[in-house]
Amino acid sequence: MYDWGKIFQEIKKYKRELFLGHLFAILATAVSIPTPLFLPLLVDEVLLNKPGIFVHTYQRIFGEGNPVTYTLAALIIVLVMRFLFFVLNALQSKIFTKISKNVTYKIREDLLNHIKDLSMSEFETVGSGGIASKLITDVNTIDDFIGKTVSRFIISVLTIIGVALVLIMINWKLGLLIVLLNPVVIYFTTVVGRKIGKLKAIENKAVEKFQEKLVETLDLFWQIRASNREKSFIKSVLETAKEVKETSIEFGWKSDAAARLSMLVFLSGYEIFRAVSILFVAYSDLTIGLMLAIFGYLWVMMTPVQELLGIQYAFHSGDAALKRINKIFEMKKEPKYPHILNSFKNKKTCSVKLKDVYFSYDGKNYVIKGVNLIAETGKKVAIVGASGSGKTTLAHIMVGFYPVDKGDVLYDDISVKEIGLDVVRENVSLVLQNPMMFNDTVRFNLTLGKDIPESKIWEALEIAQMKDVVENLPDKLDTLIGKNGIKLSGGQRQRLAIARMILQNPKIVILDESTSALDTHTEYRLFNALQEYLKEKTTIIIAHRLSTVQQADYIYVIDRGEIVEEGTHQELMEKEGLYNQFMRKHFML
Ligand SMILES: Nc1ncnc2c1ncn2[C@@H]1O[C@H](COP(=O)(O)OP(=O)(O)OP(=O)(O)O)[C@@H](O)[C@H]1O
Repeated sequence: MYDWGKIFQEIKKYKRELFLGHLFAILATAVSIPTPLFLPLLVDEVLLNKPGIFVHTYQRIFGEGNPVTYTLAALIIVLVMRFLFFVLNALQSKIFTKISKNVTYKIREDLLNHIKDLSMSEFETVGSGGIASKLITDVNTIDDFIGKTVSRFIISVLTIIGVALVLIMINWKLGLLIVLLNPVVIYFTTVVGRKIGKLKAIENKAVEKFQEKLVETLDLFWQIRASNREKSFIKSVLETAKEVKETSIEFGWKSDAAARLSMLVFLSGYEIFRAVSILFVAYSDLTIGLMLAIFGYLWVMMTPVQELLGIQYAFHSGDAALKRINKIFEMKKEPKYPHILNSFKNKKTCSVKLKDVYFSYDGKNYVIKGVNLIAETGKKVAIVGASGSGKTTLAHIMVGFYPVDKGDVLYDDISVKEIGLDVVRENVSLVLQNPMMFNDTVRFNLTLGKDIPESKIWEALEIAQMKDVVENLPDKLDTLIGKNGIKLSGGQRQRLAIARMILQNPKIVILDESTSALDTHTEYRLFNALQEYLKEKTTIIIAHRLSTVQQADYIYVIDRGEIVEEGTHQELMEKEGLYNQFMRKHFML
């Protein structure tokens, strides 16, 4: 979880940069504060003919001068100081920008690392658009605050303090007045700023809804078009866009008005101050030159005050955004099991066992009820059952997508809790019915970025009965397959997923209706070719074709989350139970 303390700790890690940045900031303030004094001094010393510190210093160094040389000297000094101010400011801004961007990068990195380990059940409940909006919009809102604060806060405070000190030196009564005026403005903005922060949170929430709806609509555009529902979907995206518009208008004008209102309070003070200064010239010993210098200083004070006001608003917005990104950190991670034993090490394959497994998606209704299942080492085990009986859920449980509520999953009699889920997934490959594809090349979809020799890729494609298809693609392995592999047929995608599994070279294979889209002939050839590859691997097949089921060494029949029958094809057919019925119904035996 992130709070401002943690962010501050992150910022503190950049000690060297912080030191240099502040050094430049202090130097910049030091050169900027005396700047407004020089030219107004000439009003008294040159125009009103009352030589003072400036003219005397000039005469000591350069000898007698005239109004032109005095003015020129003051002008050159002021221009040099302004230039120095610019350079120092640019340097400190470079350093502080780097710090703030590094800190927000770290927040994004931590968020992504948390997402990497999210439990699947949590993952299913959030839309990718919602997560994306937190990673983009909310982190940007925080970045805006950090960027403003680390670079401007110190320099603004220093400038205000410096100017206040100079004003006190010029005339302590006027100086004190300005020192007292500032906290009033700052207090006023704190109160308004909180309300503005809330508006920012509402705006970011609306952006999240919009992004979620938009991403889903774009992702499912095919389905939407096929159902001829574009109009209504775009309308509902537009509704969320409208909400963004409305909340943005609300935040936009109110935050702007609030900033201007704060400025108005400041400017009112400024005008009162100027009026009082004129009275000071009229009724006390304040000179016109010093009065002009004071006016100049008030002007200098304007920028840091404005910046502090901006920081206040950015803080409240950032605070609201921080609460929103913490919602991601609040999401449960999948359990992290230690790597105590490794069932797969130095073995070609191993057995799989589900021991009295109970599982529910919602914590209430068991979808899997007391399942005991064994796939002995090197054997082919089939799971059959009606749609919705829990076959896919079992496959997901085996690779640890969902932790079981009761019971255990074991590989060679070692619990996954002692093996570690990452080790299990490294060695057990699950091929889905609807495999996910990346909008990338055939090669990338097979290797997922791993460096695999081309010959191996072709070998895998040959086993998967995909070699001919890929050879005929315009760029062969480098052909782009479109979003979620849209340019390939369902059966081609399934075969690509099988080739991907072969390249992963797992020790155990789980096929979840992975060939459902293939014609019987291609499927037959595929299983023949796979037979050799799977010969020494324990294989679990969630099958829908008689030929595949028949080939299995052992069969489990699942009904409403329970194993109701088990045995070989022969045994089960003879039993004339559910399996027999199922086979007759499905395959018209
Ligand atoms: N992610 C999920 N969240 C909540 N419930 C789920 C989830 N996935 C599946 N279910 C429910 O669990 C039950 C078993 O589903 P499962 O996908 O395991 O069945 P299946 O036997 O593989 O079905 P099919 O043959 O149609 O693929 C179903 O009632 C389904 O509604």
